[in-house]
Amino acid sequence: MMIQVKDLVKIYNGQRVVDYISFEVAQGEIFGLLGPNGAGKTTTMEMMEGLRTPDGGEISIDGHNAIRQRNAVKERIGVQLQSTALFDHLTTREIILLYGSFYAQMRSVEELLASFDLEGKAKTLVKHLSGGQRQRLAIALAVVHDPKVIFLDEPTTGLDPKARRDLWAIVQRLKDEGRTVFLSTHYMEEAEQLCDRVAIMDSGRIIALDSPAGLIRQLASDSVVEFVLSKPQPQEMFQALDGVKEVKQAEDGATVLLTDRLQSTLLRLIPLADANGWVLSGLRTRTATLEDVFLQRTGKRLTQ
Ligand SMILES: Nc1ncnc2c1ncn2[C@@H]1O[C@H](COP(=O)(O)OP(=O)(O)OP(=O)(O)O)[C@@H](O)[C@H]1O
Repeated sequence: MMIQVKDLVKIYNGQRVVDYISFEVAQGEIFGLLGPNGAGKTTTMEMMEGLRTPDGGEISIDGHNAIRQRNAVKERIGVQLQSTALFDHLTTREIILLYGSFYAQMRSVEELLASFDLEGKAKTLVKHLSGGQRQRLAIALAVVHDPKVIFLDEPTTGLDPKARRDLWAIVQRLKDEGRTVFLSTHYMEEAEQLCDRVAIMDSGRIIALDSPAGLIRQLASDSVVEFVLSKPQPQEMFQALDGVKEVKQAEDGATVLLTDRLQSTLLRLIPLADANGWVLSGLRTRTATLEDVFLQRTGKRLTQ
């Protein structure tokens, strides 16, 4: 295993914001931590990167103890910095050389520029690069020393859809090069489409861990019906409908039915509502997603 985390704990103000989490990541995997703001993703990653000291537990990266052998681990991991933190007044070549100087070994500038579609930009000032080019440069800087593991903390937050897809392609390329990618996100599409395996995190705990397809399979329902009732009704009313596996009441008041027979469920729901004089507002259906895995386990939504 490239990464092994066991019983990791971090306490702030007497509260366990990372609460005995354990997981392993194989070489070449894209592994995602998915969870809402405040779940503990950044704290977890920064302990793995050696930037925060755990209050308990063990972290091993490529066979080295990440808590006690920080220097050995530093050479093996790459951490993406926010592109706003780049030095604007340096050229692309200068900033690559600067970052390379932090490590025992570095890749050639030309190879890095070629591999991140930045050929011809060696002499361009960082402040004159486009948004997409700066984003690619930020990742090039994270791999300047040819690390085996790359950490990306919410890499696409705030990006437009095109920039997000471009970044996904870069992450895929890092994987194709044999690197292990560890990222955090609160976008379920990102976890679903990009990650080989996903740990869903909430309030410092991992509440589910599997491949995206595996997590959705665990729901035992491929579809979701959602609506808001003007007057709440007992869940049993819906539990009995054909196809319904589970009824959840979301925090925001919506009733959520997990079903493996969408059409039958709908065909019985509408007459039931009609006969009882209920108004189903905001009625909608969808194919089950990781958002529904989160909702099923916590009653909360990933994104508001
Ligand atoms: N240095 C700190 N001192 C005190 N509390 C902290 C500190 N850093 C984080 N926390 C708390 O720990 C919890 C987890 O925060 P963390 O940043 O790890 O979450 P996250 O999942 O990365 O969320 P976000 O997406 O908002 O960054 C939060 O309740 C946060 O307020």
